[in-house]
Amino acid sequence: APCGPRRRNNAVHPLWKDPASSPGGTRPSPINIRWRDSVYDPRLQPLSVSYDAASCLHVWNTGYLLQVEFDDSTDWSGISGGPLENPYRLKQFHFHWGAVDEWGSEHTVEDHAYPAELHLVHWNAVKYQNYREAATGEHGLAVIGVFLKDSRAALGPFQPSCLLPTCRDYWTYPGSLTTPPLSESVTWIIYKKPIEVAQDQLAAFRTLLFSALGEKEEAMVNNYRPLQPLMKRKVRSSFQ
Ligand SMILES: NS(=O)(=O)NCC1=CS(=O)(=O)c2ccccc21
Ligand SMILES: [Zn+2]
Repeated sequence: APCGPRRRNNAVHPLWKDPASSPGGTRPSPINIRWRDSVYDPRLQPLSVSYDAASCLHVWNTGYLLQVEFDDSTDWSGISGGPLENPYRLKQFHFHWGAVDEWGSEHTVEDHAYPAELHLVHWNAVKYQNYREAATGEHGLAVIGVFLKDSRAALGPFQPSCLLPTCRDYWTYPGSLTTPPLSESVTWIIYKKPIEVAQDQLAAFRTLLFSALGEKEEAMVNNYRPLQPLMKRKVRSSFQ
């Protein structure tokens, strides 16, 4: 076996090998979160999260992610408070994961990658009429990032609220989508503590396919964007 940790970079999806996939943005995501780049902001409120499983529509394979869609025609499921100036409605959640437990998350903490990362995507229903408009508008989206780590315990059913860690400490920073259109419209809210998922849950993600029916089978793994530079940004923490 090669000496030292197996690097995650050589596992990156072809989507990210194309130079067009790194447009000259000023606030790209994901980033490596480092204690020394972040500052505690006592003005940050707790994030208020209220999800109603009844607004869950369907689960599907987008060809790059496993995604769960929600009915965002009402404000049944959404978030407010924290760094947000308006309430945001839940539109979908999805996961990013690796081929092995050593990597898979999009964000890293002090260069540590988790096996997977959950993203709950919300849009600003006060400022915008719909999700599509919000996705490319200023203060359009708020994405909650939750790290997944391997353990004996199994993930609860896909009720979004049980997908959040009990400890609600988070980091927040201005960033972008990590999938095309890579819009720089996202307020990222990353929980400090991971949730625990059973090994067979991670294994189940890795049985999904990038390839369509009739195509040569290609396992859906390593569907994460490589780390991007912090540039001139500050990461704020809700905790000391
Ligand atoms: N990882 S991420 O959360 O930055 N982006 C996921 C995503 C996949 S998408 O193309 O459905 C889409 C449309 C609009 C907003 C987000 C997305
Ligand atoms: Zn994502």
